[in-house]
Amino acid sequence: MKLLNIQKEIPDILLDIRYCTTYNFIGEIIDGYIDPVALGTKELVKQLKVINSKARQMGYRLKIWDAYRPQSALDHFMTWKDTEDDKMKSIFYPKYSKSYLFENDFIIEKSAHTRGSTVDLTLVDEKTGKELDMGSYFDYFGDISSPLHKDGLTTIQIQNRMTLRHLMLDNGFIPLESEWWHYTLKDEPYPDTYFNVEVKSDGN
Ligand SMILES: C[C@@H](N)C(=O)N[C@H](C)C(=O)O
Ligand SMILES: [Zn+2]
Repeated sequence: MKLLNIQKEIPDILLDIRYCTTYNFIGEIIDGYIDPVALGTKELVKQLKVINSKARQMGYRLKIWDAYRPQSALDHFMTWKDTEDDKMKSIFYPKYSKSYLFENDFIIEKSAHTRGSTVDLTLVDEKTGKELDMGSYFDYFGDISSPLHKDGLTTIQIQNRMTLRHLMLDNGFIPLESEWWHYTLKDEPYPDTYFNVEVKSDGN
């Protein structure tokens, strides 16, 4: 088995696997997501364990929105591109046309997620149980989601993004410059492999 169930390995991690629900930018359960779980390589899990324990010491919990993503999911995104459907536009991409998302690499055909060592995540305050305010939300496609964006954000929102960024970058991850929630393991074990197994609770 190359892909482990992350929550089985790190039980205090929280999940909200949006692509296994209809609350995502397409508004449908995405192909390849059978169970609402996060899968990843053992190397990803190892580093997330380190980050989880540092986050817990700081009073936070990690919450994952997506990790390994099958190629069939990316193919679903590409099929959606050529349809007229934009029912989730007002929530996830109010400022852009659907075609702009693809032309500007907010959505791509070959994603690091498919290699099993990339994760979309945020921090939750363990006292309140609430996500830290990052100034934009998962899969809000726009400039404001760029991790180093400052215009229109409060000092607290900028600080919260930096807390997550430092936790990830200081512990073996590299960022994506369009999404504050997206990090890829620097020394990923399968840099050229795009997996296409399903997301299921027993791993794959
Ligand atoms: C679709 C969006 N959440 C995303 O993950 N975009 C990046 C570019 C990716 O697919 O790797
Ligand atoms: Zn991502």
